[in-house]
Amino acid sequence: MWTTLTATRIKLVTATGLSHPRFNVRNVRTQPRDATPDINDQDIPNNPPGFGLATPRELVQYLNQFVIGQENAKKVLSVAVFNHYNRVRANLGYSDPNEYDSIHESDVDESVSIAQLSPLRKKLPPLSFRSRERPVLFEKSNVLVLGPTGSGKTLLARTLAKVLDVPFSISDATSFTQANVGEDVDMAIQRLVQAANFDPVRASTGIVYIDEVDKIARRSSSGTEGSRDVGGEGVQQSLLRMMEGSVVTVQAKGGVSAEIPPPSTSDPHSRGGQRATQAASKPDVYHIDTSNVLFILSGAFVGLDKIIKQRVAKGSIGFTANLASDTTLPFFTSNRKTPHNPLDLVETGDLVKYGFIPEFISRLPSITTLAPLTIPDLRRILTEVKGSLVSQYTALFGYSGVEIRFTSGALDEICKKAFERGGGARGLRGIMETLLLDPMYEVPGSDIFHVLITIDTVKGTAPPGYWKRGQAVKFWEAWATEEGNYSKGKP
Ligand SMILES: Nc1ncnc2c1ncn2[C@@H]1O[C@H](COP(=O)(O)OP(=O)(O)OP(=O)(O)O)[C@@H](O)[C@H]1O
Repeated sequence: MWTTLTATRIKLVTATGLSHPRFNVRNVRTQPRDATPDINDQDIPNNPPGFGLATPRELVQYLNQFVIGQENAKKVLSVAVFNHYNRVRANLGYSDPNEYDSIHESDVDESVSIAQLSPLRKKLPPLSFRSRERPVLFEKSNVLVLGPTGSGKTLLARTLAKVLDVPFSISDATSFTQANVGEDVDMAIQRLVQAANFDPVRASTGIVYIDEVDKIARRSSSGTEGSRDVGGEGVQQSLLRMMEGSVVTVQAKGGVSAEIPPPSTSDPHSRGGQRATQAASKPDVYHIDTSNVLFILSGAFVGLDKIIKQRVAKGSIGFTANLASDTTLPFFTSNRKTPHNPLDLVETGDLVKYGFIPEFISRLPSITTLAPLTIPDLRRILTEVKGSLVSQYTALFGYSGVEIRFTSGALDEICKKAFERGGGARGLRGIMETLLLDPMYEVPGSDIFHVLITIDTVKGTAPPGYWKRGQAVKFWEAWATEEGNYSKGKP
C-alpha cells in the first residue's frame, strides 16, 4: 500500500513538492494592484528528494528571480514561512496521526481536500506521525515588513504565497475601523476565503497580507498624554486577536444551507473550517480558525526613522542630538557606500513610541525592513526580473508583429525619472505607459515594423523612431549609433 501511495503522491507533487495544479490558486488572487510576475510551474525549483517543503534557501533562490535586492527581507520572510508551515504541519499532524496512512489512490480526485493531500504534508510525515504524543507547540510567528512604497513588500509576500500554493489575500489597514464606518478586520479573512475559492480548510492555512499598517498607529502617542487615538488602538486590538488565533465567521458567497457550529477554539490543533465542508457542501457562513494563518503586516512607517535615530543618538552619545541634521550623529556618518537605513535598527520600543500597543507588536516577532530602491535596482527591475516591464512591452508589440527596442540610454533615463519621482518601482509602469502611448496608438494597423525608443524619446525631445518592413538594417544602424554614442559619453 505504501508503494501505491508513494507513487500517487509523486504523481501529484509538482516540481516543488509544494503544489499541484489541482490546487492551483492562480485564479483566486484578490485585489491585484500590480501585475504579478508570471510564475510558471517550470520556474519552480526542484526540491531535494524526500524533502517536501522548500528550504528557506530555496525560497530565497526562487524569490531572486522576481524580486531585486531586499536580501534581508527575503531571508526573514523565507525563514518565517518555512517555520510557519512546519508548525502548521506539526499541528495538523497531531490532530489525527492516523490520517496520513488513510490516503488511498482512490482518494485522489478533484474533491479531495487540501487537508488530506496538502502539499505541506504529503511528502514529509507529520512530526507526530507514529505517535500520539503532543508535539512541541510552536508559537505563531507573524511578520512585520517595514519599507518605502513600491520597494517590493507586497511582491515578496505574494510571490511566496504563489510558490507555496497557499491562498493569499491583501487588505488595507486604513480601511479597517472599529466603528461601523469602513470595513471590519474580519474582511481580511473573508478575502482569504475568497482567495481559497471558498474552501475553508485551504483558507485556514493561507497568508493574510495587511498593508499600510502604520496608519493604525495611535497618532497622538509620541509623548503626548491625554489624547489617545482610540480608533487606531481598537483596530490593533481586533487585529492582534485575529493574528494570535481566533475563530472568524465569514459569509459564504451564495451559501444556502444552515450555519455550521464553529470549531473548538480551545484546541490549538483544530482545523479551522474543516467541519463546515464535511457537514454541508454550501454553508451560509464559514468559521475560520486563524491559528494557522500567517499574517504579514507591512507599512512605510514614515517618521519611524526619526524615533530610531533619536534613540540611537541618546544611547551612543548620551544626549538627544539635534535631529535637524543627520550629520550630527556619528552613527549615521560612516564612509560606507550604502547609506544606513535607520529602519534596520528598529526595536519594539520604537514601534511602541510610534503608536503601537506592546501587545500588538509582541504578536509580530519577525520584523524586517526593505531598503529604498536605487537607480541600478530599478534598471534590473525594468529589464532583468522574470516578467519585467521591458519583456512585457516587447511581447505586446510582438503580438502585432512589431519589434520594439530600447537603447541603454533610454532605459537608464526611464529609471532616473522613476527614481526622481519617488514611489519606488511602482513609477516605472506609469513612465512606460506614457512613453509608449504614441507607438501603441500608431503601430497597430500601420506598416511600421520596427520601433526604437532612445534617450531623447524618454526626455521628450524626440519622437520614437519608426521603420517599415525591409528597413531592418536602418533600424539596427540607428540603434547601434545611439548605443555607441551613449557608451562613449559615459564616465
Ligand atoms: N524589489 C523589487 N523587485 C522587483 N520588482 C519590484 C520590487 N519592488 C517593487 N517592484 C515592482 O513594483 C511594483 C510595486 O511593488 P509592491 O506592490 O511590492 O510595493 P510595496 O512595497 O508593497 O508598496 P506599497 O507599500 O505602496 O504597497 C510591483 O509591480 C513590483 O513588481
